Amino acid sequence: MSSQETNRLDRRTASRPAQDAEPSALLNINGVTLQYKTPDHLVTATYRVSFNIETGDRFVLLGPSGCGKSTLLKSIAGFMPPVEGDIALKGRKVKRPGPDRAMVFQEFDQLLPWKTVRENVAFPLKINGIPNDEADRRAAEMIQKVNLAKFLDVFPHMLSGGMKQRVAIARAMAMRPDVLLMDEPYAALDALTRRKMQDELLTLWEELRFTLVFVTHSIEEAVLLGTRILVLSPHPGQVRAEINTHQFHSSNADSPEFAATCARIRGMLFGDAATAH
Ligand SMILES: Nc1ncnc2c1ncn2[C@@H]1O[C@H](COP(=O)(O)OP(=O)(O)OP(=O)(O)O)[C@@H](O)[C@H]1O
Repeated sequence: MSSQETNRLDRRTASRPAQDAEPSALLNINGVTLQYKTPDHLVTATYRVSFNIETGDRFVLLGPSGCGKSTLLKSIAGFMPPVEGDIALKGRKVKRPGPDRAMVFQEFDQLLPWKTVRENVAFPLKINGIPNDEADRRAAEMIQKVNLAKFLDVFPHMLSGGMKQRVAIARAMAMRPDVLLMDEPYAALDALTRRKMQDELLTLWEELRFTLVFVTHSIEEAVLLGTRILVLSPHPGQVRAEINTHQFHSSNADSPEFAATCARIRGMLFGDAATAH
């Protein structure tokens, strides 16, 4: 198969309404319009956006600043109801936040400063009714998976930004959610740490095969991490295309397919016809 074929833009998938989804789709986002009402304005963040996410996808929402990526993620998390359309997880309409959808943010201060690493990870398990022993065991197991076993009893202020992010990921994954939602989690990290964290996330995914929805405005990050990439148009966000990178090893940043896919997306977002084909 040619690289063009393997990297093809699957526009049919992008425009396919969610109703036509395989019944197995884990998440259905169906004609979702999201708006903010301020005293002076009505801001439309996304307009009639539809897509489906299958179990095990590493699904990336990519688009320019202000196209509604974070708002879409908030809505999947259950913090913001659509004004039009709906979102369903395992066939059930999303109405509020729940432990089946864990979220990791960019901010480093998402950990509780007065709790140790282990306590931070175990805390949500305990408040969701998991017995203390089991919660502590699960927390330690997940902390090990993000390579922080030596830091179990350390407080967050003693950790680097990247380490705090790993704790936040361990905390989210310890809940065994149906989907992990990540909103530009590495945007504030230096380039080397960011790359390391991206590799760690891929390693963790290889091991656990969880479903990931990842927001970024970095094309390279999207191609590196995503098996499917939804490209959104500028404000208000609408689906421009979906790119399926299943068929090549997108995590190999040195491959010609990687460069070609980045160029293709750049062409779509910035209208450069020379790189769009
Ligand atoms: N709380 C809010 N009140 C009013 N408007 C908002 C609010 N939050 C976001 N918006 C607006 O909604 C639109 C979408 O914002 P959103 O943060 O979802 O975009 P984004 O694609 O995630 O951008 P970025 O990449 O810069 O984070 C923008 O026009 C933004 O100004």
